[in-house]
Amino acid sequence: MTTQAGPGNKNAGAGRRHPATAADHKPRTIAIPASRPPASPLLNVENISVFRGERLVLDGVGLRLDAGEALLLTGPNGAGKSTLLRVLAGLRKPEGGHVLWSGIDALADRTAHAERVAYLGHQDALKPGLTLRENLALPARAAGSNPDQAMESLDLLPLADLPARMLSAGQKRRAALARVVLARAPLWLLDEPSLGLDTRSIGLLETLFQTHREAGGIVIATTHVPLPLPDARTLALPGAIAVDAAEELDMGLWS
Ligand SMILES: Nc1ncnc2c1ncn2[C@@H]1O[C@H](COP(=O)(O)OP(=O)(O)OP(=O)(O)O)[C@@H](O)[C@H]1O
Repeated sequence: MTTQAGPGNKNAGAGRRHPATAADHKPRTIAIPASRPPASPLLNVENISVFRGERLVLDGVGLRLDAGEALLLTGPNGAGKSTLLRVLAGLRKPEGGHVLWSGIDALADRTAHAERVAYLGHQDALKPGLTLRENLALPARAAGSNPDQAMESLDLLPLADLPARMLSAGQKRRAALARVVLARAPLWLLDEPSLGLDTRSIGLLETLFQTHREAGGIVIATTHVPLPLPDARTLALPGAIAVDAAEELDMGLWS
C-alpha cells in the first residue's frame, strides 16, 4: 500500500510549444532563464512505515502540505490515523520514511520539532485538582502567550477558576484546544478535535482553524465526522488487513 496526499500537478501544460514560424529559422541569441528546482512544501512526509506489534499499520504513507493548508486523516478504526499523527509530532519513531519541515529532517532534532507542533491527543491531559487557569498558566508562559485570550477564543473565561475535575467532557476538550492555541506552533496535529463539542463550540473551532490557516499555519486532523475545514485535502488510510483474533493470540500480540 502506498498512500499519498498532495497538491495537483502545477506544471500542467509546461511542455506545450507554440507552432514553428519562419522566425524560428533565423540565428538569434536567446536568453535562457536559470532553471529553478520546484519549491519544496513546508511539510513533506515520505514513505512512512510503522509496525505495531507484529502488524504493519502504516506502509509507505506520504503527504505534502504548504503553509495555510489542511488535511483530514480518515479511515476505519485501527487504520493508523493516531499512529501517523504521533509520528508527525515526533512522539513515535517510524520504522521507515522521513518527515521533512522546510526540506530539513524534522525528526533529527525532536526538541526543535516540538516547538513547531501543537499536538492534541485523545486525552485532554488536564490536572484535575488545578483550576483551568492554573492548567493553562504553564504552557502559556512557555510559549509567551496570553491564557485569557486563548480561553476567550473557546468561550472558557467563565470557567477559568473551576477545578478541571468539575468540567464536562466537551469543556475539557475546549480546554485542551485552548492549549493548542496557546502553543503558537505552526503545525497543528489534532486527534478527533471535535470529540464531545456542541454545535456552538464547533463554530468556535471553525474560527480557530481559519485564523490559524490565514496566518500560514497547517492543520492535520483525524476524524470520523465532518470538520469545519473548507478546502482541506483528505488522506484516507485503508486500514490493516483483518487478522483473526485467535491468530493474533497465537502470535502473542495481546500478551
Ligand atoms: N499498544 C499497542 N500495541 C500494539 N498495537 C497497537 C497498540 N495500540 C494500537 N495498536 C494497533 O495499532 C493500529 C492503529 O491504531 P491507531 O490508534 O493508530 O488507529 P486509528 O486509525 O487512530 O483508530 P481509531 O479510529 O479507532 O481512533 C490498530 O490496529 C491497533 O490495534
